[in-house]
Amino acid sequence: MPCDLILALDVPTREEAAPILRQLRGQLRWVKLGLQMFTAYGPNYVREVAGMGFDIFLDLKLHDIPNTVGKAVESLGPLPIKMLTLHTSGGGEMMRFAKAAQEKTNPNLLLLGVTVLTSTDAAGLNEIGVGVSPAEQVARLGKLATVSGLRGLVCSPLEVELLRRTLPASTQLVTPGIRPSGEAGGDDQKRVMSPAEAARAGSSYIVVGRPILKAADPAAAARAILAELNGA
Ligand SMILES: O=C(O)c1cc(=O)[nH]c(=O)n1[C@@H]1O[C@H](COP(=O)(O)O)[C@@H](O)[C@H]1O
Repeated sequence: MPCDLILALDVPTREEAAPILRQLRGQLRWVKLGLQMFTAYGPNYVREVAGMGFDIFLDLKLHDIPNTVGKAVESLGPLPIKMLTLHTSGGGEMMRFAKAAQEKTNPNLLLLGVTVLTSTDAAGLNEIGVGVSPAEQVARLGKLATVSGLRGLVCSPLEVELLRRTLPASTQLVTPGIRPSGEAGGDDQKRVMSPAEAARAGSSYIVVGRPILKAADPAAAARAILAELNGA
């Protein structure tokens, strides 16, 4: 199954983003705009990056009462976005409201349910009162998202094989927590894998930010990961 790269464009300013986007135009398809860029520049920046020819994954990780999330999806629907995140831990009713709003406003938009953040390990789950392993919690939330109408999930690459055994084959599995070494490097990511390992496990997409953005030559780092995925 092919696996594509999504660049997490987590930089403070559009000026910092501009050369990276310019150099990767035509080579990279997917750009993820998250809380950092969206809170700074809003919907107009989404339109601008889409206008450069990139497919946009808008990562706002919505999590609120069902009505509020549904209305937010309705407001976002007209934007030129192809993926949008919400937290599955918001529950089945919240996801159904989001799904109904998405179908009404942007039928081609893929809603992605975030399961357990890749920065969370068993101790982190325990801290918030969840006494099962990350894999068990991901499996539970993945199933809930699927029965609530979602066709895509965000999880760690460590859980992909498990989800592939239990969920419909068409489920899109998007995996951040990618570190070229395959090892947690002391930053906030805890459940990690390398790009090639994540692709071989069955990820539909990998999401990579800092390993590209902090490289001396970000465009070259992105190209190297694309080549690694092609060879996986
Ligand atoms: O929804 C996401 O994209 C996401 C979910 C998750 O569990 N973990 C996670 O890291 N992400 C996002 O993926 C990106 C990972 O960035 P790096 O750790 O710099 O590669 C960030 O933009 C995170 O917001």
